[in-house]
Amino acid sequence: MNEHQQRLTDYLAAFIDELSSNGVDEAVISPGSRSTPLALLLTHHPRIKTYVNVDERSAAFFALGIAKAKRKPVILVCTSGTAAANYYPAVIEARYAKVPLLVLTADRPHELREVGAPQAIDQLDLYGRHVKWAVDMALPESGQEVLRYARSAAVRGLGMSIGEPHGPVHFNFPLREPLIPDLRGDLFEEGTAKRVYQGERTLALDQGEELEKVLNERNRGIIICGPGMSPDGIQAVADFGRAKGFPILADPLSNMRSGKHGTDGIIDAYDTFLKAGTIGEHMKPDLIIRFGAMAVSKPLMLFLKGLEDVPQLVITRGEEWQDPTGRGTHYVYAHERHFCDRFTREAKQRDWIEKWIRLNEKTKDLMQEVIGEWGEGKAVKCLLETIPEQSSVFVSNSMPIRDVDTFFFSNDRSISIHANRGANGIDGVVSTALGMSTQSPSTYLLIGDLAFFHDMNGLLVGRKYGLDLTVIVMNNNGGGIFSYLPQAKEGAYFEELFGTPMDLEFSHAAAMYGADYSLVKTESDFLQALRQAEGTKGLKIIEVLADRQKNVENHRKMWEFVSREIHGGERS
Ligand SMILES: Cc1ncc(C[n+]2csc(CCOP(=O)(O)OP(=O)(O)O)c2C)c(N)n1
Ligand SMILES: C=C(O[C@H]1C=C[C@H](C(=O)CCC(=O)O)[C@@H](C(=O)O)[C@@H]1O)C(=O)O
Ligand SMILES: [Mg+2]
Repeated sequence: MNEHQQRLTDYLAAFIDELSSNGVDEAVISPGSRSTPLALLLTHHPRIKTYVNVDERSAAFFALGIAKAKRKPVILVCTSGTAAANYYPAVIEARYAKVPLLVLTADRPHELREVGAPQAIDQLDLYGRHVKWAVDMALPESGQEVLRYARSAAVRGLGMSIGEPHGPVHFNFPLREPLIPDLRGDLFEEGTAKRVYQGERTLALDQGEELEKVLNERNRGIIICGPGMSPDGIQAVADFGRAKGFPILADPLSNMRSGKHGTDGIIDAYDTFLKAGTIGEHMKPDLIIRFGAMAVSKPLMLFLKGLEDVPQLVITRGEEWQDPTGRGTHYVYAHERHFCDRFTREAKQRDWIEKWIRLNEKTKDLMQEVIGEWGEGKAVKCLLETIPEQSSVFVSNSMPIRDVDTFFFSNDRSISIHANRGANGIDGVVSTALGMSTQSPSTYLLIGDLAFFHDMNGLLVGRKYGLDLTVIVMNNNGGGIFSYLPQAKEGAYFEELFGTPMDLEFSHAAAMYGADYSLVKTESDFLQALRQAEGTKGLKIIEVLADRQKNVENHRKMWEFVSREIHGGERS
């Protein structure tokens, strides 16, 4: 091994060893020359599982899906140039959805920067403020000082990535040819690594008095659990709500609508009863306690916006600012569990929470009466009632996540719901779901036709690694969500600019990627296809034909019926 090769190998092996010694054990690599030493050393590492994905945009969303499911950082490696730029959408999603990612971009050495060299772009701070930290690594050098630097940079970036809020960090690696490392010998010295530990924010003892006062003086509180609850915070918040006698309005992505934490007091039909305008003055809360990001439901956000004079406690585990309504009055940076442990008090009455439970149950009864007609809503309801225990459901943005919000009712079956709600993109959804499927025994993807089209080539990694994923494509031939928005009135331009029908049928895509395929037009077809998919390994695509206009009518009929029946009956 010559001196250059020795330097290159020792330096990068130390960096990688530091990450693996701190528990990083998966990497997604896209092919390139400049990234060769990183790719070879990661693949050679005995304790790091590597995937290869040709398309960097898909690779980054795939890594995002793995990291989202594991709640641990995943390494991304690509070569220089637009390869690194293709990571951008997933890096943005990781930033705003608080998912830890370690982005390693290979780069040209300094003498080849800004001089017209091939495949050399400006990669310094390439992702701007969308990463928590970025570093342009030193060129590989020998000597203990430099190896210590490589290890320190690795553990520093890892620490930033797993600090609350979790997020992506960027390591840019200028590398000089020749790029082949020497893989002989024992390269990874487990145990010499530094260690990084992240704790949980608690409340300082002297910070609780005013919160104590706000909480204990009020007995008509509501709790809102948004996306991004910590798994071990769910039980604490469920117990806190029941003890306080406060209803919990649980967004589907809080994962409080399903599980063994107990569904008593979980309110899951608020999007419908708020849309139907059924909340009377006597249901006005005197306190709002909000955990995590803002919920999907726009009617809920508008409801909160209207509660201008009500104290609103916003609890997040890190310093992210989660207050799009601007109505927050107290911001608490603490783990959900510490907040609940500190402020749980037994309520003396339950009539307040009973009012919310009654309205919720009545709304769901009324919804059952009108949801009978086959369409997107019924399909979502069938799916979520049929899939096996412990299933993970990845839901695309646009109407799929809103239909899950409307029709996924609380249960004790431990169905987990996931989505890319950091930036609400319809890109990379297939790849993210496939990344999640590597961590779950039973994974489903509910996606619209435009979003499926947008990331169809993400299916390749599913075929390549024999991943198990059932994709339900709700094909309403365009962007269904726009039919619910004011744009729907722009008749002359609507289909061209917003409906954007593609007239695609996805059986050919299924064949290209070796997926099982079924085309579904009725409820019995759908149930049959789900049963068949449950017993089949690999990629399954169930294409459900739907009608955008009919779906709007179904939803409108339901809202009008609920409103009439509740307004017409006693005010809840
Ligand atoms: C990358 C990206 N491009 C565009 C949008 C804007 N957008 C939001 S929803 C939507 C239509 C989605 O259509 P589809 O996936 O078929 O879902 P549907 O509403 O029909 O259920 C679009 C274009 C976006 N959110 N992300
Ligand atoms: C399509 C885009 O985003 C819009 C999608 C839905 C939002 C909405 O109002 C849905 C209705 C509801 O949930 O009740 C709309 C909004 O928040 O106002 C979003 O802008 C887009 O491309 O921006
Ligand atoms: Mg659609």
